[in-house]
Amino acid sequence: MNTHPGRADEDADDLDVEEALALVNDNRRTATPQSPGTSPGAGHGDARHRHAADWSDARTAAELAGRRTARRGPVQVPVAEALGLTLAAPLTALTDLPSFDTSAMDGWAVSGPGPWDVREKGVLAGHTAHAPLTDGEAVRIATGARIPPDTTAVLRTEHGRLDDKGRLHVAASQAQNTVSHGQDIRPRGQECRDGDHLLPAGTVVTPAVIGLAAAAGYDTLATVPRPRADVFVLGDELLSEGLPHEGLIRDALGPMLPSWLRALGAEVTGIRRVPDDEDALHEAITASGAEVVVTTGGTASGPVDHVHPTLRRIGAELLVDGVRVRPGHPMLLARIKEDQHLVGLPGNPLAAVSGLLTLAEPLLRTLAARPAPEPYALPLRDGVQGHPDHTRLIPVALRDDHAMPLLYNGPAMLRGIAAADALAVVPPGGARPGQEAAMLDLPWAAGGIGVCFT
Ligand SMILES: Nc1nc2c(c(=O)[nH]1)N[C@H]1C(S)=C(S)[C@@H](COP(=O)(O)OP(=O)(O)OC[C@H]3O[C@@H](n4cnc5c(N)ncnc54)[C@H](O)[C@@H]3O)O[C@H]1N2
Ligand code: MOO
Repeated sequence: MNTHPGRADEDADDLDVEEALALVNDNRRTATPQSPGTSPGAGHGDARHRHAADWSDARTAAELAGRRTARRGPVQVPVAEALGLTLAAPLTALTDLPSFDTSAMDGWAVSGPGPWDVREKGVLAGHTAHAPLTDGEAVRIATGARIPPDTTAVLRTEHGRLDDKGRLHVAASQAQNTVSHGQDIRPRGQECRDGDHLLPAGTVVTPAVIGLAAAAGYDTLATVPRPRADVFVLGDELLSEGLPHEGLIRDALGPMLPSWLRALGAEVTGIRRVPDDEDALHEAITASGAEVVVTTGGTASGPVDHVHPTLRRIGAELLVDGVRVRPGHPMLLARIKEDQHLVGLPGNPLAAVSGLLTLAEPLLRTLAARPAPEPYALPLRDGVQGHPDHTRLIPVALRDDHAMPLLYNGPAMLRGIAAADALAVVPPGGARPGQEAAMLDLPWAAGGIGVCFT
């Protein structure tokens, strides 16, 4: 789990603007200054986003967009390579499991009541059938070995004793001094019969599903292909390496988005920087064959914000044009073609994460035919200041059935989210300490095993 970034409000009077911004969520400061980026009604975007969608409506629109897109047909993938994919067909047992009666323990296969004469040659796992046992006979057997016909039970090594003539007895330590019929035998078909339904279509392939499929006889699995995503990172001010200098800053989204998109079910087919130039963006988008084009930056109305004009130029249909959510309100979703959508993420890094979870997650989830995560809510340990009519998404760490709002949650900051397990959905108006808030899990936290990163 993660650590809660230290509270940094002791010297509140000395805070500079960025620090104040970082602390807007700290309920212990009653007179927290509002930052221009997060203050209620910070309106520079509001006029243009008059038709901004409600946050949950935006998610529904993205989900519907994915559902209405014709899916590519299933692909057969080697079992061991199917991690994170969705089963396109139910997993049906191709064999009985176990497929023969097996010993559950190392010991002796015995027939009838003891004592038993012990056959010389033992039975190991992976070997073919042995001759039937006769009543009063026993044979050494290994866990998982096929039991000889007419075996009535398996006597575990630690429950048996050989006398000086080599005859096998139930050890005195055993309560009944006997073995019960069928003991420590796993009968054929105990787990499933050939043709039994094991898992439904739509199951996400986890390591355990891979194991079950292999045990049940599968070499390949029919899976829903991952939706392909191309990422175009806009911004002439971005550096790919080294330290920020002379107004240039490091590109945080280019390195972050591919693994995050994979975690959401996509196959990232390309990621590249595109200059702040309308023709360059137009060319990049029209050349993409991916089902999902993700752009970062250029969503607002600055002099080099080319996403809207480019979408107009290619005749794309805006499905969501701005969302009443902070951070990230200029995010957008457009349909370029029948089977191609564009998610426009704002350039501010946490605003981009907000767009990722608001629009890209439901779109990719439905395209990948993944099930929707179970909704859940947790009480917030601290109150969160709200926006009057926008939802806020706040990075939180999950601790002891509470969600702790993290600091450094300004739109340009990743410090809070990097320590977070989830984003809390804070309704317009804010939340009191102890109030329940819906949680959006980050794909690698809680239930999100490494499946996400395949
Ligand atoms: N007149 C308006 N100005 C702004 C509005 C608005 O509605 N009207 N919205 C503000 C909000 S809110 C956000 S968020 C940003 C969104 O801007 P864009 O999507 O157009 O993004 P840019 O202007 O290109 O960049 C914003 C900010 O983020 C930095 N950035 C961009 N890409 C990256 C990256 N890959 N890695 C790290 N940082 C990145 C960029 O340098 C800017 O500082 O607009 C507000 N303004
Ligand atoms: O400030 Mo903006 O809401 O998208 O990050």
